[in-house]
Amino acid sequence: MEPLEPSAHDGAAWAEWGRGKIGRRYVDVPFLWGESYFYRKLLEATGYFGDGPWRGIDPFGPMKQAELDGPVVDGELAALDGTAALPPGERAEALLLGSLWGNRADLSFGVTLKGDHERAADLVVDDRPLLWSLIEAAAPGKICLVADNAGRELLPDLVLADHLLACGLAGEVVLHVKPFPYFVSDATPADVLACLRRLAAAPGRAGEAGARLWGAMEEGRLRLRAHPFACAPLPYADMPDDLREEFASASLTVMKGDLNYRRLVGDRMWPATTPFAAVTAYFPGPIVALRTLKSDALAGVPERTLAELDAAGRPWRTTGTHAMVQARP
Ligand SMILES: O=P(O)(O)OC[C@H]1O[C@](O)(CO)[C@@H](O)[C@@H]1O
Repeated sequence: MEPLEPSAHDGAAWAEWGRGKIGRRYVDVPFLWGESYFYRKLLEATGYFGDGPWRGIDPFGPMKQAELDGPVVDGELAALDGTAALPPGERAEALLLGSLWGNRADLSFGVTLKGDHERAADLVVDDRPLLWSLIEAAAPGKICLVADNAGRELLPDLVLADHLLACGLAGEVVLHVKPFPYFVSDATPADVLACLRRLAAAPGRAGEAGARLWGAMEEGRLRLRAHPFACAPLPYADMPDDLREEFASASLTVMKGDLNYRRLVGDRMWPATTPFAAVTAYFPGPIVALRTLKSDALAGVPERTLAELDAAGRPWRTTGTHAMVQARP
């Protein structure tokens, strides 16, 4: 792997992060570092940070937009109307599961509504009661929602944020996204705006949520952060002081997705029964991970669950068939 161009705005940071790694082969450096650097080099290759005409153009933008414009999203947003008839507790669970399984991005509110029980059965850790008790105890608190993918994951994340704000469970939601395109589909500020427009233009409950979210943004109750650390090749244990203070000031931080989970637990192959609380003890406040399983980094799985899953003889750690809601007060 070659160094960045000398003019790179973040050359000093990458020189530091890349000490002992630049010049080596991709397969010989830690996976998290290699993947992050790959996306940084890709943006260099497309001129994203350059002075030319491609400056600031998201190379994955057309794919993201096609997904957002597609009929699948129409169906998912329409399915939101079905949640209106549910009792409040069930509605909240449906929205939470929508956000969780949105990380797999091949399920929807509709599926969630039809199959709550099946979806819940695929949770290898289910700390939903603890999640709601943390939120209720601090209501109306400040919730940091660390987003993962744009489009079909970010839409249900935003709908969940709207629910928390509209029900008085959160006084403020701070949505953390990536400052620039990363891991193909990761959400950037531009993707948040695209999703808000998509929601606001939709009929029914989705449109109502979109209108409320624009209002919340105008009033500062929904805020956006795109911290450079979000695209750094580092685990959260190495987060800078300002980010640490931000998470410390939140009543709850919700981490979405597989990559955030890997960074949260140090991207290590822990024995899967290692307590989640021990692995995340450094994190400066209550935390919940909402993640479908796409990699081997795993902690806090009960012994019995682990034995049952392994005995079934099917791959479950990396295929996105299983998920977790994992909380630490
Ligand atoms: O979008 P998510 O849930 O963060 O998943 C990203 C995951 O996909 C991969 O890029 C490939 O599986 C992993 O390296 C990464 O953890």
